[in-house]
Amino acid sequence: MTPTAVATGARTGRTYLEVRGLTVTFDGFRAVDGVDLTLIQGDLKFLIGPNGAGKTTVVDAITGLVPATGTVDKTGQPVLGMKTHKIARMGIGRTFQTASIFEDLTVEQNLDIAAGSGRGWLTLLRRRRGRATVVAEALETIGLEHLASTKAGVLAHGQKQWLEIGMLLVQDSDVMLLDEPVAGMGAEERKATGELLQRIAAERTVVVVEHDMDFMRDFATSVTVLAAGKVLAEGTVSEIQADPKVQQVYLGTAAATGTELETGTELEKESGE
Ligand SMILES: Nc1ncnc2c1ncn2[C@@H]1O[C@H](COP(=O)(O)OP(=O)(O)OP(=O)(O)O)[C@@H](O)[C@H]1O
Repeated sequence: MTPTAVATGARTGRTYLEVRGLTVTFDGFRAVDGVDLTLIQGDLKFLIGPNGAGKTTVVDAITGLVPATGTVDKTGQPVLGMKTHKIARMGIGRTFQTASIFEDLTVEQNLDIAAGSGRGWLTLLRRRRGRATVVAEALETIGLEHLASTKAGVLAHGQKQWLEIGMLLVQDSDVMLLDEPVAGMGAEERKATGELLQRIAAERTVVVVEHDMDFMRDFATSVTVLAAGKVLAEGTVSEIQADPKVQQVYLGTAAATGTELETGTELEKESGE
């Protein structure tokens, strides 16, 4: 999205995350190379790109897990250079490819702990009643009310991902960066996850890192394509699918790895080439 989108976000009081010139270097190798991204509340943004494009590293850099240069502002507040826990407290939350939940605790206990994370005991005590409400609301949003007393370890794969999203909700994350949330899910779980993300994105800024092109087509409102650490293309799903540069990079990857051919072919086919 453009600076106009940021201006719109600022004018309407919507949350936004503005990333400019983001660069991450590992031993001289630029894994992320001058990336500009504008993420605005209400947009369900998908970040796609071939293996090694730098998608996860962008998320790591925004959340303070790897050092980076450039700027990241959340609704005008500088983010880059802050410690991970401070970034989380600013309302920027992320999930990982493997769900990081406490398997021996119940669904509700997981949410309860997440609701209190990073806060002193006195604050916790004061917030105790409010916390019960946010946990109840999150349970409803993620559709796990009926499993509140179930140990998280026995949840289905998709339900664990939903619990992790719920943990971000109770932490009051209004910017959510989700790393491959539907990896390993069946069709029904994927659909339920997409609908959950649509509900969440209406009020928050949501970025989904994905390889699943069907999922992207069904749910993305905007797409940014990364390749070799740079933004290759940005636009709606149909604009991205019609972009020859995007087709090229996916077909190139297919030739190299044999894993993305289906994706590349689908992109090409759907754009009418
Ligand atoms: N800690 C690290 N040290 C050195 N190189 C790294 C490190 N983390 C990532 N890289 C490299 O940076 C590049 C980008 O990796 P990244 O995981 O961000 O890509 P990605 O687009 O998320 O890929 P995938 O879709 O396969 O998860 C890759 O070449 C990767 O090998």
